[in-house]
Amino acid sequence: MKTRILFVEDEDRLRHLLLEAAALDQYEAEGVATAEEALERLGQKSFDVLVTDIALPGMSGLDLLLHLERVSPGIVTIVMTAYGTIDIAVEAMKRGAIDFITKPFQLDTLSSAVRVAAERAIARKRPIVNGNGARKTQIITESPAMRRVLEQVRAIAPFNTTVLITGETGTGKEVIARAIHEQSPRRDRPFVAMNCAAVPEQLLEDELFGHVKGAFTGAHTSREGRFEQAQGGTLFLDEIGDMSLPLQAKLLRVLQEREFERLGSSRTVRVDVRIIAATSADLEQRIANGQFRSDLYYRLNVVHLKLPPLKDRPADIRPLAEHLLRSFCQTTGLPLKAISDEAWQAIMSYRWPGNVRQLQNAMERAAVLSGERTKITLEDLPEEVRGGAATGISPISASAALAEAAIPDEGLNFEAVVSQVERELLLQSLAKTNGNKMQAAKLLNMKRTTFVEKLKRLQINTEEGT
Ligand SMILES: Nc1ncnc2c1ncn2[C@@H]1O[C@H](COP(=O)(O)OP(=O)(O)OP(=O)(O)O)[C@@H](O)[C@H]1O
Repeated sequence: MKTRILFVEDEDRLRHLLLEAAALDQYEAEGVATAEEALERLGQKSFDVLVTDIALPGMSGLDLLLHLERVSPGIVTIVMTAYGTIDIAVEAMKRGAIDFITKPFQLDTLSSAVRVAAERAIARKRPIVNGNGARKTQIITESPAMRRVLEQVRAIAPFNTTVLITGETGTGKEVIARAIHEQSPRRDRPFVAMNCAAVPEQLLEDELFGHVKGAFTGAHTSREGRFEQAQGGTLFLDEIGDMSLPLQAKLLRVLQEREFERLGSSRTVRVDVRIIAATSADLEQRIANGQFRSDLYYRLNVVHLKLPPLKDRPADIRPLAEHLLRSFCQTTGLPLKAISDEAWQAIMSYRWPGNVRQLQNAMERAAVLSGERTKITLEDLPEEVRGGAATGISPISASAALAEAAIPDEGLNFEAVVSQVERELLLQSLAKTNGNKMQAAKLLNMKRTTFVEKLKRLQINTEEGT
């Protein structure tokens, strides 16, 4: 069956172009101009892949992501935006998007991203082998920091203790949660995952606790929530920092008393569920701001596993890249591939703000772009990753050089470091001002014309006209 794609893009010309490109690639594609129309269409028909713009006339593309878990579970999402800012990309990934394309883009870039998404959609439809089945969660690591985490996992898995896992988006929190479940006596019972940031707040309570018939308008039947689905097993609550205060109170009660009521019901349900919570937010900061209950924090924080960002465990980058590339080629029937020295240099010096998930995506995209070739070259890597090899200096070393005002013994490439810092400042000010060049220039005490010239020189793509 053909892969079904829905494009959400308000600009008519681009939408038609996307549809034509998808037809050429033999996909079955439809296009709509707003997020509202997309939700309506997703309710009527099932799609495998959603490609959405972020800036849309009504509901934004980022908010559209919040409805997908309910309306179209399992759909694989790519977002497009005019500004390649890290903040938006990270937020989109937090809400479940697998990839991020910066406008303007070559149709080739889109085409390879869509192909990766289509492969992912097919993989998601394969039955998951649970618990002690044949396919165990594989954790690839060679770094001392992650090895220590794995030792902790082994030590705590057999007990029912609540676990808190913290780490940036894409660092592998869910993988670790699955590993705990698989090494625990609950391994033959369900592992249920819920991303609390991927559902609108008012629906999250229903998702977690379920409801009885007539609990609210539209509740035609009773429905069990994730707590009941996980009975006897493990419930993984991702992005717990985004939960509202009233829901936090309800969660605290389940943790303390192991019981709750479904929405609209007075009957108490008792559950035996191990809770593993995860967050990429700074919970202590949230407590200080009054956004997170400290009593809940202490309840969750019985065992705390901290996953370092990928850039802080460079020993993991190579084995992970090789593993992710190999497994993608194997499942899609592409030839196995090696990575050129130049490409390695770029991969090792990039800072991977989207961590392992971003690395996985870059590897899958490179596998698709390189087609039947058996070597991944620098050109097959995403533009932002290629930067490291071109200048021979990474953003990390650029900011480190500045922060410590130190020049390494082997010296540095002055022009490259300065350009890198300039680039970061320009992108940051664009992000801060939602892409308004006039305001962004002002933030940097610069004339608009100078700002635009610098954008051009550093090849930063932005939308015209602001
Ligand atoms: N050590 C690892 N070995 C193999 N695969 C990994 C490892 N760490 C992460 N991955 C892969 O990277 C991707 C992202 O991992 P995961 O979903 O666990 O991250 P996360 O921290 O839960 O992200 P988020 O906070 O955004 O939900 C997954 O596809 C996962 O399989």
